[in-house]
Amino acid sequence: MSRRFDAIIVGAGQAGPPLAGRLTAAGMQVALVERQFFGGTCVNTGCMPTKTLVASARVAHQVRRAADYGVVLGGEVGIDFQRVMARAHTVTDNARGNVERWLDGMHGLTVLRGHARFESHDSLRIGGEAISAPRIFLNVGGRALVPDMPGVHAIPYLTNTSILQLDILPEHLAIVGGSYIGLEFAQMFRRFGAKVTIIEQQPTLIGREDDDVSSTIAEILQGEGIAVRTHAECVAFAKHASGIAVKVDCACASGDPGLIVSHVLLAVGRRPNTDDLGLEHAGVSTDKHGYITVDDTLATSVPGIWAMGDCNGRGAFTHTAYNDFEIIAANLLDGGQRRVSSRIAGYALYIDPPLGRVGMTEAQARASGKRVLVSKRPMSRVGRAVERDETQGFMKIVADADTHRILGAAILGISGDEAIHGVIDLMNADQPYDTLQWAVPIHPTVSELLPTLVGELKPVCRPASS
Ligand SMILES: Cc1cc2nc3c(=O)[nH]c(=O)nc-3n(C[C@H](O)[C@H](O)[C@H](O)COP(=O)(O)OP(=O)(O)OC[C@H]3O[C@@H](n4cnc5c(N)ncnc54)[C@H](O)[C@@H]3O)c2cc1C
Ligand SMILES: NC(=O)c1ccc[n+]([C@@H]2O[C@H](COP(=O)([O-])OP(=O)(O)OC[C@H]3O[C@@H](n4cnc5c(N)ncnc54)[C@H](O)[C@@H]3O)[C@@H](O)[C@H]2O)c1
Repeated sequence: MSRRFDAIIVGAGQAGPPLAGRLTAAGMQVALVERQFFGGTCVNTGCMPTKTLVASARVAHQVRRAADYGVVLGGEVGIDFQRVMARAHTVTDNARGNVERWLDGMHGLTVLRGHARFESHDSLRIGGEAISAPRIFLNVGGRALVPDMPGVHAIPYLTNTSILQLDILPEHLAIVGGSYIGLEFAQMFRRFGAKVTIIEQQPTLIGREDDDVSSTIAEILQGEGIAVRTHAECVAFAKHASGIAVKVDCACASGDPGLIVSHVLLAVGRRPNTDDLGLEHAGVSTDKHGYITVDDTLATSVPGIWAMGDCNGRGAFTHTAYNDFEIIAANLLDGGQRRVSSRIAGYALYIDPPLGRVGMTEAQARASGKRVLVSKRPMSRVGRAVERDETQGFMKIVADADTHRILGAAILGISGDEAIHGVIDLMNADQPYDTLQWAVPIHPTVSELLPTLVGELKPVCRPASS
């Protein structure tokens, strides 16, 4: 006999808990199933612990630069790595506890702890218990991808999860993958005092971005003593008497062990938690990477089943997972007509200084066939950055010459993750860039340069092919 509910939510990540709140408030009897840590990736092994560590690393960096600001310190700067990690664990534990207590106390919600697996299109099994409902919402997230790279299973590699359990600072950390996870961990571990090498198979770091963004990020990281090995197309691992041998170059002669490091972090992407969900018993379709296929309203191939967050492949951020919840709640409960395709993509990379991004890159805009305007300003010409003596990076806006709409922007520099919201808001309001020119921003901020930047938009040549 299965227990019947009005709705079942699988996964207490970024979308499941707020949806439980809305559904129960609408009078439904809801079951929420979580197999591990409440709060999911962001709270436990993603954003929250890493941004807490980024904050510690920034303090270490600033303190080392104290003399630049005329501040005299008593001696060498030290890192108490265990306290650094304990601080991150405390932030996580508090946030996880808050989510768990909120759900446990939610009227109309039954919280089930265990692994959920489909038995049919409307029923799931959690250990000895079977439950069913006419509406099922999947919020199962993802985990680190561990590709079958040569020698990988012969070494004690780290992922974003296991690296958070270290209690001794690595002597030399090799990071495979030079994108979000790789770059954030690279800079923080370097600032904690480890030797760090980033190994990236593409020609540039964070290869989705424009070349000027990628190359400036490489300069920032290399300037702090991080080694960057791009074009690493033949990465292989082996145990070595002094640690782990990482072969980086295809041309590496046999017998040459390559790079000898103490630790290896794999940061080569994510995979969805859909392989053990029994989707085949429900008839839910996935793509070739295991992401659940959804339409523009996040409905799966089976009526009555929706997928939210990282598992649907339509976003890979906390704010996109949360927005998935908002779309589903608006459409089901508020008579809304929300669509994923209306979402304007914004995100940040949390190196220091951060990269704030929205919309198209300059390269994408140029390739789109539109008449493109571009404006760029180095942070060395931003008063706030000069006063703070943090002038690395630049601001860039890309606009459509015909519609006067901003197509995209990048702010790589101090407060870039905050200042980008001036552009995100304008794009969401669907207003022309000229609107910004009449704004009166506050001095001295990074955002105050947005009107100036817009005033300096200039046409760029189209690629020869268009
Ligand atoms: C190191 C790192 C740093 C990050 N930093 C940022 C950042 O700064 N900003 C940002 O926007 N994003 C960041 N992200 C991405 C962000 O963490 C994810 O996009 C977000 O957590 C996805 O949320 P979700 O709700 O889709 O899934 P998740 O948070 O992964 O939650 C899924 C939940 O489902 C549970 N579950 C899975 N399968 C089952 C099952 N069969 N039965 C029961 N329960 C199940 C899991 O245990 C988990 O709790 C980071 C990610 C990583 C790895
Ligand atoms: N600031 C943030 O919002 C933030 C921070 C961390 C993670 N995240 C999320 O987590 C997700 C995963 O991040 P990620 O950095 O692991 O993945 P990613 O998919 O962004 O990048 C993986 C990188 O690894 C490289 N790579 C793949 N295979 C390789 C190989 N064999 N050898 C060398 N390099 C290889 C790729 O070229 C790429 O640069 C992202 O999509 C992001 O949304 C977000």
